[in-house]
Amino acid sequence: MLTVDRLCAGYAGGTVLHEVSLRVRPGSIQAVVGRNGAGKSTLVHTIAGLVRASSGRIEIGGVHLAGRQPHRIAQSGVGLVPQGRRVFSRLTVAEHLHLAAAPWRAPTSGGEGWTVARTLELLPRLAVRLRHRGCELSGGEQQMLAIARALLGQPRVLLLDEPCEGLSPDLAARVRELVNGLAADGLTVLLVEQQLQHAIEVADRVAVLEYGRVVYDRPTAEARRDPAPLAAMVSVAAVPPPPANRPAPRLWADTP
Ligand SMILES: Nc1ncnc2c1ncn2[C@@H]1O[C@H](COP(=O)(O)OP(=O)(O)OP(=O)(O)O)[C@@H](O)[C@H]1O
Repeated sequence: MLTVDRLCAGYAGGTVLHEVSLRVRPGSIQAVVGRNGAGKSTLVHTIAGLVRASSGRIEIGGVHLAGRQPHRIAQSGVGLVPQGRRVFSRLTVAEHLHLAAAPWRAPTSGGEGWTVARTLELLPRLAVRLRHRGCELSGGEQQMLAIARALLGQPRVLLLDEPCEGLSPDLAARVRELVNGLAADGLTVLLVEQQLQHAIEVADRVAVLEYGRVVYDRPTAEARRDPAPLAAMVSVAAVPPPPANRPAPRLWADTP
């Protein structure tokens, strides 16, 4: 179980996340949607320890993570597939996988754990690209590599930040299918998704962030029955003004 409880975080320019609370059951997919700048990546980065929480709790399996160093959070079983993939352009696929498959990382889920061989079985396209460098891969292949790299960290909780961004519809569907399969195997998934329709297709619950606040968090079945209120919340046609007490964030403020 991933529990985020009244989490506040932000940058030097001001608070971005305001008392965000979410509970993601093991083996389920929680989608987080919202307009640009709503705080979705900040939420993912705060859970992963890349942005410091100013208050609130983050727990997996009852272990409190907020305030720990990012590598400690990763060792506790949190895997991150960052927005834009962030693969190394000069390293080959094989080098990425062997770096990520550090032998001291025992499986945190109690199962057999992820090995390079097992990730290549799941993502066979990577097996034929092992000698290719990051910059030679297609967007879809880079995404598969980013997912493989996260799995080799033996996560219990997988954070995916817009994994389908920039992919063809076919590849995006393949990524969603993959994420679904991982959750069916017991992984807890928090999925930031730009497209509401995709979130509704794949997730068990959907939450909407608006100016760093959770303004909706319901089972996806409800959203499927009546998507109109949810669609209105993420539509760019009707952007509400920011709350008066929210300072405008300064771009390029230093992250802790
Ligand atoms: N490093 C940073 N320093 C200062 N402000 C930042 C930083 N990163 C993000 N912000 C600000 O925090 C707010 C939330 O940004 P965030 O990237 O979390 O939103 P998002 O919902 O992921 O947006 P998008 O859908 O465009 O990726 C925005 O106002 C953004 O300008």
